[in-house]
Amino acid sequence: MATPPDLQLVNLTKRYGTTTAVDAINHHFRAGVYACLLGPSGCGKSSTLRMIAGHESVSDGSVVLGGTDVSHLPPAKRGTAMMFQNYALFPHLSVTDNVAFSLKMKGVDTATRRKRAAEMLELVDMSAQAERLPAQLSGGQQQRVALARALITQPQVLLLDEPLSALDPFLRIRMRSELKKLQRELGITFIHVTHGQDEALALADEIVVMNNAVIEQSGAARDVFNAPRTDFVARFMGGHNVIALPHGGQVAVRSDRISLTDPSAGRLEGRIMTIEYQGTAVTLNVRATGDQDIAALIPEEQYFANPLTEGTAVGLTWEDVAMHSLHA
Ligand SMILES: Nc1ncnc2c1ncn2[C@@H]1O[C@H](COP(=O)(O)OP(=O)(O)OP(=O)(O)O)[C@@H](O)[C@H]1O
Repeated sequence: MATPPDLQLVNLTKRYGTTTAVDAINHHFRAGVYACLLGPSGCGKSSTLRMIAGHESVSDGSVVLGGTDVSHLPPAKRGTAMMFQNYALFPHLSVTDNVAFSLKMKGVDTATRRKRAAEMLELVDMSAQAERLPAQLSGGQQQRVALARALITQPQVLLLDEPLSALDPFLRIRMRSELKKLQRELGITFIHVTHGQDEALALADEIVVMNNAVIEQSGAARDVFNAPRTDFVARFMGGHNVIALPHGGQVAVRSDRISLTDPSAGRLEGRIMTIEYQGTAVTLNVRATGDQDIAALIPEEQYFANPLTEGTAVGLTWEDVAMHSLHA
């Protein structure tokens, strides 16, 4: 098999009138990576994905796949395929005909189309529903059909725009592990847009965090979570406190890395405002020096060995290695 290609975004820019939705971003996606584009609503994730797919024109810069600039090629000629948020299935076509649709457009004969569609349906475990209409399928089944339909073109890069957002929470977790398994089996690049941090952490080899039309940070999921570089990334990834130190500077410290001590023995002093039981842990929300709210996540057993009450004065401390300096 030929080596799968890397995908590069070079100064990629999208403007809609006076709005700059994507501002000269640069990124190199290694072939075969499962990447999540993560960020809040309106940060430019979908515009980026649509430019890679060719469903949106590029205002400036380029999309380079395997060394070839594909920025101006039509979607079907790029080696990419897109799976849309609402799946966009044709309601009057059977599952098989939906999956085979792009081959029909390419003029592939009926027998070959049906054979390839059957292979794809087997891949996503939907052979038994091949002759149904989309309306006769559950949300999870429609999603599998949409996947099969995107994969039948044998893309080198599969682009997924919020692929799990239409599913209920239980199914979302099941389908996300299936997506990951499928990506491993196929060995192609998946670029998955989401605004869910949990989803990105669970799926991604690489997380690309976007904010205000630019890439704020990218890297392995664990690195982005454990060492956020900016205040925005620390807050957006969750599980962190952004702390202004008494002698200056701003750091991120994970809530589960903060421990309580005597008021005068901590790095900061504070008072417990609220105590929330969360099953495996207890969150103590502390109002600390400088009027900052800091959350400490204490394992359940440890907390109940020495329970505290709201209003108690405490010290907050953490190890040096748990502290990451933040850039503005
Ligand atoms: N067709 C369009 N015309 C004008 N402005 C647009 C268009 N599409 C997107 N925008 C604007 O560009 C910016 C980025 O939008 P985009 O859809 O890429 O963000 P997103 O991060 O995918 O958001 P969401 O998570 O809400 O889908 C937003 O300010 C949006 O209003």
